[in-house]
Amino acid sequence: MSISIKRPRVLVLTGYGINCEHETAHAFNLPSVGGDAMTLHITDLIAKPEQLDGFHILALPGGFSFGDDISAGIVLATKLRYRLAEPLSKFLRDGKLIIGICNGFQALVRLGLLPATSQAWQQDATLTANDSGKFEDRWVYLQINPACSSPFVQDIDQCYLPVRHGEGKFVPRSPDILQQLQQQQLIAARYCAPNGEAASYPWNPNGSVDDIAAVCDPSGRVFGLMPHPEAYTHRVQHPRWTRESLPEEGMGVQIFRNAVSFARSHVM
Ligand SMILES: NC(=O)CC[C@H](N)C(=O)O
Repeated sequence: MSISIKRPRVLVLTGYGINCEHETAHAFNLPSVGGDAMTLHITDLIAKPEQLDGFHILALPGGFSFGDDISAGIVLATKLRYRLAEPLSKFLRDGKLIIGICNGFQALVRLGLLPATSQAWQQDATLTANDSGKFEDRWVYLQINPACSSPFVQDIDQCYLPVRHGEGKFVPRSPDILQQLQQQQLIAARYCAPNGEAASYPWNPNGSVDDIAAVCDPSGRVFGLMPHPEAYTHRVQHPRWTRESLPEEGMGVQIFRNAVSFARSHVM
């Protein structure tokens, strides 16, 4: 007897300098994750926005959309705001999930879909130039906030993932917004030292306020992070895989599995 397993459909957006779409789709399509992901060019989505209805999860991958012109993620966010706001609002009203990774996170923050403390589509924070004044391309330690209820970060404690960005410093618009993020447990993950404790540069690679590496919106279903979980799905991607004995599965996989499991039980 064959058992039918529902595979939530994942739209991985691509186009104009986004460059992590294949790794992101691969992560969702891993048998241990169970998604059914495909890439779609943003122009094709704008031409037929109703396509979004056929998906349960939307992923905005990392990269250099529009060459980071003006500032990273701004042009992509502007395109999404003026061409796809309605379909995206419906997607969220339908209880579906959105993940933004690095450049995708920058776009979601500029769109105001993250952290959306006051209201969606109103920008509450920014991701700006790293304090170091340079592109940071290395691995970082993350401490997941156990009080954060976002489905994306369930069953994860600490994480070791790569970052590669020039504009990753998360700054809330005001002290009040920061307080709301803290009180509502919308900070999903913080950069930390290897022992899990709060630490400054280089453990916090960009100078993010309160070491913020990942946030979610009040529903928990919109999630963004600067590190790249899709870049650590298998042990051979770990920088010391030849010297350390590591599990086969990389530490980024759980984030994708969480999203797929949530979509399977809540959205489909
Ligand atoms: N890896 C990425 O997605 C890069 C993000 C963006 N281009 C930056 O440099 O800040």
